[in-house]
Amino acid sequence: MPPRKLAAGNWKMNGTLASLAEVDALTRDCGTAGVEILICPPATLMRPMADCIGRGIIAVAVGGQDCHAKESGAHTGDISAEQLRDAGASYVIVGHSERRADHGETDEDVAAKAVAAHRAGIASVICLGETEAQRDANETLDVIARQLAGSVPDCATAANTVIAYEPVWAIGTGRTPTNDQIAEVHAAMREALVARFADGAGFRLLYGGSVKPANAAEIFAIAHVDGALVGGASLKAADFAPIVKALDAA
Ligand SMILES: O=C(CO)COP(=O)(O)O
Repeated sequence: MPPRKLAAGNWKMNGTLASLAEVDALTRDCGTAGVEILICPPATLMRPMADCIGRGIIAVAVGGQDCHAKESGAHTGDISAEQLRDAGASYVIVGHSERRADHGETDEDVAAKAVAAHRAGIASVICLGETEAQRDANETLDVIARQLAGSVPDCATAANTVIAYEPVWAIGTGRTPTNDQIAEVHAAMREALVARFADGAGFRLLYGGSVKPANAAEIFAIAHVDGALVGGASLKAADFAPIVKALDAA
């Protein structure tokens, strides 16, 4: 089993070969034990990043940002989980709200992608989160319960699945839920996982949405927060390294 704590960076559609210097700087700055670091670059950077990390002094996992449910075939522009693994990935993010919104992905689609990841032997990071309208309507816990039931496949285990709670309204906005709101959702996710899976207590639960060096420590102090899925602040080592260190200290 990898360390329980996981600091994951989602680079989204950002980064070129020159950005690998940030990964190099991160590995030099974060010689910490006890925290697993994952970076999910755009597909174009996966193999060069995996090679660059292989020469580094600490282990950093590389992940994809999405995969197709099928292993191969006539699906122009898509990438299979097997291809991600071949390019050096050991994780893949599925069900990110940007993909749910931009590509109309349903819970059923997300579950199929998670199954594909597990078929390929890589772990899935399954994203859940309410919109601002749903939070305002007091529907957050219902939405999370529904997404968790629908997006997490029956073959999920603590070893092959990470769950990320990312409120849509907190992504890239600089706004975050209160600590109590994060605690409430993470406790509900844990309860649902324990009720459904024999090893539900072991699934790692990440918080994502405007995590920065300034708020990382207080978020990591919340019960059932095992790490973060970081967007903007994962692009620069100067921002991501303090978040990794805050998680290590938590
Ligand atoms: O969407 C996110 C990570 O997947 C969060 O993005 P930000 O950290 O930029 O808010």
